[in-house]
Amino acid sequence: MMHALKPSLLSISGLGVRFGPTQVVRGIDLTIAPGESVAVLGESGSGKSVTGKAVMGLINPPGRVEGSVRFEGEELVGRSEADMKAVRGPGIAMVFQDSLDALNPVYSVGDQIMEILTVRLGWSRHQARSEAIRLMEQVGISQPENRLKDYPHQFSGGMRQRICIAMAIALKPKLLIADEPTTALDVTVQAGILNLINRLRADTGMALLFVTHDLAVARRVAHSLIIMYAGRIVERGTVDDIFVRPAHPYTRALLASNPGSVRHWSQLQPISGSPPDKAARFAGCAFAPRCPRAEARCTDEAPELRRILPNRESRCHFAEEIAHA
Ligand SMILES: Nc1ncnc2c1ncn2[C@@H]1O[C@H](COP(=O)(O)OP(=O)(O)OP(=O)(O)O)[C@@H](O)[C@H]1O
Repeated sequence: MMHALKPSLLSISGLGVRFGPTQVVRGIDLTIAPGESVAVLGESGSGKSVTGKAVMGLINPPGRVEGSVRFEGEELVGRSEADMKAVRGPGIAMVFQDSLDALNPVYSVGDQIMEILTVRLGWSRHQARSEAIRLMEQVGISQPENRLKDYPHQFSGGMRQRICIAMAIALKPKLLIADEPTTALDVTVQAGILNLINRLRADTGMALLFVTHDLAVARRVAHSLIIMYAGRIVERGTVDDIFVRPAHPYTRALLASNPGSVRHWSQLQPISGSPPDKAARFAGCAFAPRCPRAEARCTDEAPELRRILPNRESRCHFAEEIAHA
């Protein structure tokens, strides 16, 4: 509600993604204001990456995107690849989990950064070289002028991720989508990358959509959180709302199962069961089959429902109540 007064940079409504008959993401509504940082949180397979890719126009056939993604007021869904290429870079940029996949092993990192500037902005190699050095410095690579000619394999994982971030911000995007950018890194390196992303966001004013399965990471980078389960948003709120007053049973279960949010390991409570099969269809909340609240409702409040409605998920509409509150 707080953000309704600010003009939104990104406005997603009714976003759905399907691969053939399988709907993997549905009904996503989300706005991001300039400079705002939103984390999308959820277990593996909940649809976080697919959502980020849909925003970037990276869902390829046979995948299909439904709904609306507006960036600076312009509709992106249904735009041609040529149009999307123009948006990617100066508009929206993306950093992925695996920097080894994102970098070309046969070109030096300097050439890869410089190419963005020469091809996209028409700069001379000389201009591009000094900007590449500045970018490498900005992302914390020491003595960058000596490292321009080095190849990706000559850098550590954390340093490669810094180079990917330098490439992503080279065209000064207004929105950075970071998809698990620290998951492949060890904890101390991870902290350095998160600090870097926070600092860049503060310095440049770019907005951030940060995809992660890690609550502690989300807490470090985000103003607000979106919790996804089985392709849908089940809860959203500020970092305090979610950590202090989680409302949805799935969010509570996620917090109780996270080592960073309990005092002692003995308090950890794994979420029993596993996420639903992606081909499953739900009338109500997809978490109901694993949900203690749905169980309580069913056994205590309305035992007769068990007989009438054999599919437990169709009995709990708590997710919709919260998502639309
Ligand atoms: N190209 C594709 N074709 C078919 N199904 C796909 C494709 N890409 C993703 N999916 C499916 O979409 C669902 C959501 O995937 P997604 O990668 O968004 O999950 P995630 O929440 O980001 O999880 P993870 O953290 O493991 O990446 C998964 O069930 C996945 O198998």
